[in-house]
Amino acid sequence: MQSPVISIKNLSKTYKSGFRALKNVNLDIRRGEIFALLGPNGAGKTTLISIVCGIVNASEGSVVADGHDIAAEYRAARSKIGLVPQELSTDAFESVWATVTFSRGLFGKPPNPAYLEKVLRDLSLWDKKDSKIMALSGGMKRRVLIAKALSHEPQILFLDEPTAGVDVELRHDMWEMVRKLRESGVTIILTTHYIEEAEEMADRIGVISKGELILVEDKRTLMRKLGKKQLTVTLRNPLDSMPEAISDLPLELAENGHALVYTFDTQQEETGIASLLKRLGDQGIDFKDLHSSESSLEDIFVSLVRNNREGAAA
Ligand SMILES: Nc1ncnc2c1ncn2[C@@H]1O[C@H](COP(=O)(O)OP(=O)(O)OP(=O)(O)O)[C@@H](O)[C@H]1O
Repeated sequence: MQSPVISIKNLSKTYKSGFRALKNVNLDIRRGEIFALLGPNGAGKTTLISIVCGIVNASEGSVVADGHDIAAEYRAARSKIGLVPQELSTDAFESVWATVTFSRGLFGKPPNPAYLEKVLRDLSLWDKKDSKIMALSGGMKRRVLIAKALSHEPQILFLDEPTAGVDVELRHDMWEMVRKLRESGVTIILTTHYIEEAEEMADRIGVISKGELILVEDKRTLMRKLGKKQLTVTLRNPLDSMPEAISDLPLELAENGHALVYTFDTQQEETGIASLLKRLGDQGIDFKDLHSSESSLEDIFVSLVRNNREGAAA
């Protein structure tokens, strides 16, 4: 197997306040993947990204980016990484072109106007290249952040909440752009509150909760392993309560007694639906509709984080 593009070992961070924001995080990022880091507010996502990008120092542990230790060989490691932060802190009076040219220069890269033109064109920013940043819309400013992060041709791109507060159209444009970048060989690590975003984009998912990386899994495996399916049986005649004879089944009464919801595991070979329907028939419970649904990554995420909280409290 190829060596990881980023290797994080036994990483911990205690802030000066004494707060332990990261606890012994171990994570390898594979070359060319899209990795989504999910976690509730304050879980430690930004701290982790900031350490990998050399903005915050680790208290313990190490980070190696494309063969370079982020502490011992900061410049070499950092030049491999592009970071799209949550907010723009560029000089508002600069033009788009001046900003991206300057960003590239910061990494000691020789000028390459053709490359920067391609970046701006890919981000639909080319016709704004002479506009001042302050004259751009919020969505355009986001694109400038990405252009800046890509200006020095990084192999690894971090996107911290790339689509927070952007409209649906721009979100889809960004997803498209991230996919194109991956096709060109860039490894992408994104943090997001939009679980839909991770579900749509990621190859692998990491879940962080209270400074601990509680799970890292291939997205498809995760959804198969932890996903549940539900079958909603819409009844012809509503029920006041769950009949005793079927109370042993994983059933819940819903919609004011107009429906029964049956939950089953996607991993089990037998869904039990045939026997459910037979037992409903035996009880004279008629139904007029059946409809099944699958749990989303959101359901899985919520239950993982809830379990972690309860586990920590116990
Ligand atoms: N400089 C600091 N000093 C002390 N505590 C800090 C500092 N920076 C962050 N923290 C704390 O560390 C924890 C993790 O913060 P972090 O910003 O990494 O979380 P996050 O997962 O990115 O959250 P969000 O989704 O809200 O951005 C929070 O409880 C935060 O208050």
